[in-house]
Amino acid sequence: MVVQESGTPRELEHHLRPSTVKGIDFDQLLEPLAATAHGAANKRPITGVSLNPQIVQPGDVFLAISGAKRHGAEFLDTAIANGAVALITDEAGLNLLAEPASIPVAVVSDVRKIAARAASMVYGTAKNCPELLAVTGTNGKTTTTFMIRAITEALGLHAGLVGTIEMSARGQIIPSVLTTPEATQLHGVLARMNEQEISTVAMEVSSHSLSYGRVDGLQFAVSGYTNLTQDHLDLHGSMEDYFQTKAQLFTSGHSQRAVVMVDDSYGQRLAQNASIPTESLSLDAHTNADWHVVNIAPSVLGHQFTIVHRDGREIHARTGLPGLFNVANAALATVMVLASGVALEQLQEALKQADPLSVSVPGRMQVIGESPVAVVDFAHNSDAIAKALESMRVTGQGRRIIVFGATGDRDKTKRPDMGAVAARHADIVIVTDDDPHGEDPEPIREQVAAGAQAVIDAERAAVQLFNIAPRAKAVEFAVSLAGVQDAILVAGRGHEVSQDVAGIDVELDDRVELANALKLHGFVTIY
Ligand SMILES: CC(=O)N[C@H]1[C@@H](OP(=O)(O)OP(=O)(O)OC[C@H]2O[C@@H](n3ccc(=O)[nH]c3=O)[C@H](O)[C@@H]2O)O[C@H](CO)[C@@H](O)[C@@H]1O[C@H](C)C(=O)N[C@@H](C)C(=O)N[C@H](CCC(=O)O)C(=O)O
Ligand SMILES: Nc1ncnc2c1ncn2[C@@H]1O[C@H](COP(=O)(O)OP(=O)(O)OP(=O)(O)O)[C@@H](O)[C@H]1O
Repeated sequence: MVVQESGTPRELEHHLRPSTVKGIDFDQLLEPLAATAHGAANKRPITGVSLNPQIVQPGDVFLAISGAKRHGAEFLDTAIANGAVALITDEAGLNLLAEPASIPVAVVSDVRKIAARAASMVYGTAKNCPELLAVTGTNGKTTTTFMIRAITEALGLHAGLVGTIEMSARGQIIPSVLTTPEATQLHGVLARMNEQEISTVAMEVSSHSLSYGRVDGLQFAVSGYTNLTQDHLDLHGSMEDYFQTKAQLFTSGHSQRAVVMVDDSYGQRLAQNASIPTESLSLDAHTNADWHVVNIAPSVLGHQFTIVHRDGREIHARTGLPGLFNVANAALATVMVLASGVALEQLQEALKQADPLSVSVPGRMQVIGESPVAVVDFAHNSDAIAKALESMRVTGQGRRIIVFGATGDRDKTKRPDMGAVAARHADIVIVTDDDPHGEDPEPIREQVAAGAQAVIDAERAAVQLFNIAPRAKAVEFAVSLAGVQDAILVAGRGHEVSQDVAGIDVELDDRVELANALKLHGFVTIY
């Protein structure tokens, strides 16, 4: 039975903790964390760790960080009201306390740096943790982790998942806030999964998580790399920094082994400079790699293919998910499971019997209608938009129609590129809003549209370009233009069910909007 939990973030946090924690005296944490106690020594037992005051549970030590916008210590009252029994902060946090805190306080130089260690000590994850398989890269993390989970279950084992869409184990699904949770939450959920006798956890590791130390203190049995294309330059500043951040995962401090897709230059660098045992994987026969994906042939919406090692070993597989990029994801998931020590014959049998690589992933190339083909996808950077559009099969005189926008308050440099790529690969481009966050949405649309217009002026005059908001209206407009031979791609929001407009969550689900628009215009929807 599958249970999708809902509730406030604090109620959900309750489901992300082990059911029993022995507890550790606050004093015992101090020396290993190089923390200085302020006030009397205290033996109060700590049973949890949180750096978000809103989700603190009774018995937690609250880690008040110095954030980019606020200091956690400003919210100490909330943490105490929620049951925090001790505080660890930095000098700045200590100075923010208006009066001596009513709970024991300790000070460290950098709270984020000790978060993983503190959580690991409280939850015991250094010793008691399921096997972890990590996936990183710009695109494909969610899909690949869903596939790893499905393979693990097809092998008859219990699998856990931590990623953008959900954290789940044993049929219990908790919706995610971040792709990779903060270390405090991560160690809690891994301890819970260990208690539930989960054998393998497939986990997405974002570059943010590596930058913020969210995966510190974890050892991944196998880490996989999908690809690296432009995104998140607001955090990294340059592609080189983005790459170096990802590359940290592929060192002995984090991982025992690696499987690296070498179909881009960053993957090749990663494999060449690897300091841990690494297997390379490619879809390109001309690329030097340990594993090649060969005999790729269309099969229903997806493909069947063979993964061949240079030593002659072969794995026959298929995925029902559309797009060649999903062959790459499927091959990576398969080789990662093999690298974790599963016997090839056993893996081959599981692939044959259960078809795990066809697992449906919410909002990833999710088919909402077949005639016209109408798909909701999470593509929100240039490479993903190009690949998603390429994978949309149109019949006869069919046209490709795309509806998409760019997020506010994030990497602004990618906006015109996203517009340009859309104009190169689609016949009708409808620019709309994504999550504006704190930004005015109109200039964002204009920056995306300007990129599309430049391509139309220079290369593809026949492309029609529209700028329409709000998003639901743009989706409806796309369907109003479509005929049965056309293909509509609504890109960028995937599984998400609300839009962040100036800090307010506005209900919006692309799948619902697209299905409603198809019905309105007399088409059939399968959603
Ligand atoms: C850029 C980034 O990652 N920021 C993270 C960072 O925020 P920050 O340093 O600005 O912290 P802050 O907002 O100043 O808050 C500081 C402290 O005050 C607390 N606070 C703050 C405000 C308030 O009203 N109440 C409150 O209690 C916060 O809980 C925190 O403890 O620390 C916060 C506390 O954990 C995170 O919530 C926040 O993630 C934000 C929400 C976020 O959107 N992160 C995204 C970009 C992210 O990490 N994404 C990657 C995936 C990217 C991808 O591949 O697409 C991910 O792994 O999810
Ligand atoms: N291997 C791939 N190469 C390029 N694009 C891909 C690949 N896999 C998926 N995509 C595209 O990227 C989108 C996001 O896919 P997915 O959610 O699996 O990636 P992700 O890395 O988890 O993304 P995010 O970090 O933004 O959550 C998909 O909807 C699809 O359009």
